[in-house]
Amino acid sequence: MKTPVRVAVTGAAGQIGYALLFRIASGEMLGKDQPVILQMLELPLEKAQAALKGVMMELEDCAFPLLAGMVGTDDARVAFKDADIALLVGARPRGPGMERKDLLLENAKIFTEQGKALNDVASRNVKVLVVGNPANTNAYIAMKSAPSLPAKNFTAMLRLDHNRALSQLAAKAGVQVADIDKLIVWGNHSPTMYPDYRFATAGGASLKDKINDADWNANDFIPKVGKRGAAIIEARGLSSAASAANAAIDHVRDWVLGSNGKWVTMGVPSDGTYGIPEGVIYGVPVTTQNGEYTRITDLAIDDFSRERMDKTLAELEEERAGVAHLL
Ligand SMILES: NC(=O)c1ccc[n+]([C@@H]2O[C@H](COP(=O)([O-])OP(=O)(O)OC[C@H]3O[C@@H](n4cnc5c(N)ncnc54)[C@H](O)[C@@H]3O)[C@@H](O)[C@H]2O)c1
Ligand SMILES: O=C(O)C[C@H](O)C(=O)O
Repeated sequence: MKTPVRVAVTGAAGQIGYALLFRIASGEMLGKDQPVILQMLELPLEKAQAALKGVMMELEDCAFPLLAGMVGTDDARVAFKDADIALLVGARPRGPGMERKDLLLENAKIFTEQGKALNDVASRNVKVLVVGNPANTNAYIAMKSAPSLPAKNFTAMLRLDHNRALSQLAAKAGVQVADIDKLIVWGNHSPTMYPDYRFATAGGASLKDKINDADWNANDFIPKVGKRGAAIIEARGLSSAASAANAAIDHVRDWVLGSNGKWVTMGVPSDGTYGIPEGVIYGVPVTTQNGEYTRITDLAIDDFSRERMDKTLAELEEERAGVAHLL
């Protein structure tokens, strides 16, 4: 039997938490031979703690053979103690009359504190995935608040955008999602993101050549992927949850177990490549192996792409400037 992996999940009693925890406990994220200990964080509010208790009762009732232990708490230092993986899902949603800036500042407080707690008590190799919005900037704040941990281990979720783009592309080209490789979503998890299919292939053949439709790319594909989150909210009255949880599982599974040579998109601190300033958490193409990600470098960036990559970067820089005084 392998040593259990400690997985911390914040916002555990929320929508995404409910779609995520059971799949982690059943081995879908780390493998069917890997026991896990779930360390779940919720707000110190009676309602949130009661809901968390209910989720833990249900986890217990599943009798998952791989679930080696559970902790439910309102204290980040308990939830992150020795954590090998931390999924930061809980965040303050935008309320009536709140400006984007207010949301950024409210969440900055949460992610500063959680970054510090990770810094103090988590495994020195903890892999962090930030899902809570604004995901890229929250990941940046947590990274900056955890100077003793490797900066490269702080990532933001763009996998949902990557998966959304895969399905749109497969439908347009009449190919199977599983056959597509070399797709990218650059930048921020926001409508400014840039889904880039210029290098994408299916069965080795170029999808750009097959589709050959610049108008579809600019006026259908790119905006549809960028605005998909809003379309789900419009349709469901709630933001995406099952697909978000699924993307979180994909992101961590590939990071830990490898992508087998396939390109996947991760929001990672920039190392300066592609003119993205160092430290900005930006969606880039990577492959993963042995628990590490490696950027795909030296891709040609044409004018159309440069303009879009700069636009999403400008938004990230603006968000970063908005929280700079707190870091
Ligand atoms: N990156 C992505 O692709 C993506 C996709 C979907 C949703 N999201 C974001 O994920 C977040 C969670 O979404 P949801 O639908 O689960 O929301 P939700 O409101 O259903 O659940 C969030 C939970 O987090 C808890 N919480 C809030 N602040 C917390 C804190 N400081 N510590 C611990 N727990 C805290 C709340 O009590 C709540 O139970 C939102 O910010 C949402 O916008 C991101
Ligand atoms: O778009 C949102 O606000 C929710 C989430 O980030 C999503 O992409 O589904």
